[in-house]
Amino acid sequence: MTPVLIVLNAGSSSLKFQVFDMLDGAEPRLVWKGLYEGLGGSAHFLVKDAGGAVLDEMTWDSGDWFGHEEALMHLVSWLSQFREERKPVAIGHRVVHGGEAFSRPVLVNEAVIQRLEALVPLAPLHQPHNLEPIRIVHRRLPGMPQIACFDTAFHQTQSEIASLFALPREMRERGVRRYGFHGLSYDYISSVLKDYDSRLAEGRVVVAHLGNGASLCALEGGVSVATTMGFSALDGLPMGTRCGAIDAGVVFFMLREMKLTPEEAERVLYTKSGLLGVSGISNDMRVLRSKAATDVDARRAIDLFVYRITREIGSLVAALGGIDGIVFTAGIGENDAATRAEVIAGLAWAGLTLDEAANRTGGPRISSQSGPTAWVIPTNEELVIARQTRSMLGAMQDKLAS
Ligand SMILES: Nc1ncnc2c1ncn2[C@@H]1O[C@H](COP(=O)(O)OP(=O)(O)O)[C@@H](O)[C@H]1O
Ligand SMILES: CC(=O)OP(=O)(O)O
Ligand SMILES: [Mg+2]
Repeated sequence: MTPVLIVLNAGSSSLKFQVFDMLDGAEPRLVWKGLYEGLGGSAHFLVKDAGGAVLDEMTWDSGDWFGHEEALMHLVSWLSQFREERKPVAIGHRVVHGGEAFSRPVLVNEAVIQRLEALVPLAPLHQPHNLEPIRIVHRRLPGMPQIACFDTAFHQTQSEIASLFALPREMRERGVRRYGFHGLSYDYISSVLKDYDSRLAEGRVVVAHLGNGASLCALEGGVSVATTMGFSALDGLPMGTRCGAIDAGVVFFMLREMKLTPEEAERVLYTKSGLLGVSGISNDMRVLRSKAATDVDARRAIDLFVYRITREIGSLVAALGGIDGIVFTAGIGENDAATRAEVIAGLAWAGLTLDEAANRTGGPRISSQSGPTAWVIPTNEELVIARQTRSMLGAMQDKLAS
């Protein structure tokens, strides 16, 4: 019987999962990959094998409550049909915020859950959903080891200066500093750079993780030296519905002059801003692109997104002291050739030039001529969680054996 790892990435209304065979020595190997979406409404389950063939699919009537707990229990029962062949031995979770306390993956227990709950206000869009399946498994399957893997952990390599805000020292002591996010994605990209170009793995690279959440990371020799997200996942680039970096004075204006409550102001900045707020149309780049030729609001939202990305890349190039390559990843980065072309057009000063044909077909290399190179590399946060979970289990077994 093959031991398997389950990787969970829980969102507000979805639960994505991947199941990996845990083979001795080799990289965790994907077996099944699926998702539950529409949780709490008309839920839908879809699971595919490693080759992308659909294995099973189900829809639940919106009249019958089907939430995160039901989805998890359904997954456990779905997996049990393979119990003769495969045995789940651990669950690895994506947890967006590890705060000061967690700079590496951790085995979950009650105390860990409580410390992670204290970080909910720092990532209100993500942390509560990440913790929900952890709590459910803790209660329903108490013997199952759970490993929390953090988006913040990859950025621990940054210098103190890169992580400081220019705020009073007492605030730093309370944990008010730049953490950075999307670390599981950057970890994956860093781990595969050598497969694309050995100079990239050793060099100065800006990775653009452009999804519904978006950030940039400056890698030097594969480690993070600077990133655009800070204390919370609100900072840096404009995103699908988040504002990105704004003058903190705007928040006081919202509270004092617009008389918004802190909760209302938070909702505006997290869920009504970004591409959605500026366009008034959608947070989805596909929708905006389809309207951009004729709709001035859609065009403005895209232009601001690209302008901010280009400016922030300039800042990271300064932090790196130059640039050898740029990598595009995540939903927009992997799929939207127009965004990639517009960003690269804004980086001509850094010596980047676009190979238009390669860009249209998704690369992987999309730059022409000599100088810094540009790439499209699909990210794989779940594989990083599987790697980290496996290595934690290995360390636990070594400890037990010694
Ligand atoms: N084919 C596509 N063309 C352009 N943009 C796309 C495409 N597919 C997805 N996207 C964009 O990617 C976003 C989702 O990215 P993803 O990395 O999955 O985000 P998240 O993990 O934050 O949910 C969508 O909101 C949309 O803006
Ligand atoms: C941290 C973050 O913004 O994550 P996502 O892009 O999945 O929303
Ligand atoms: Mg994501």
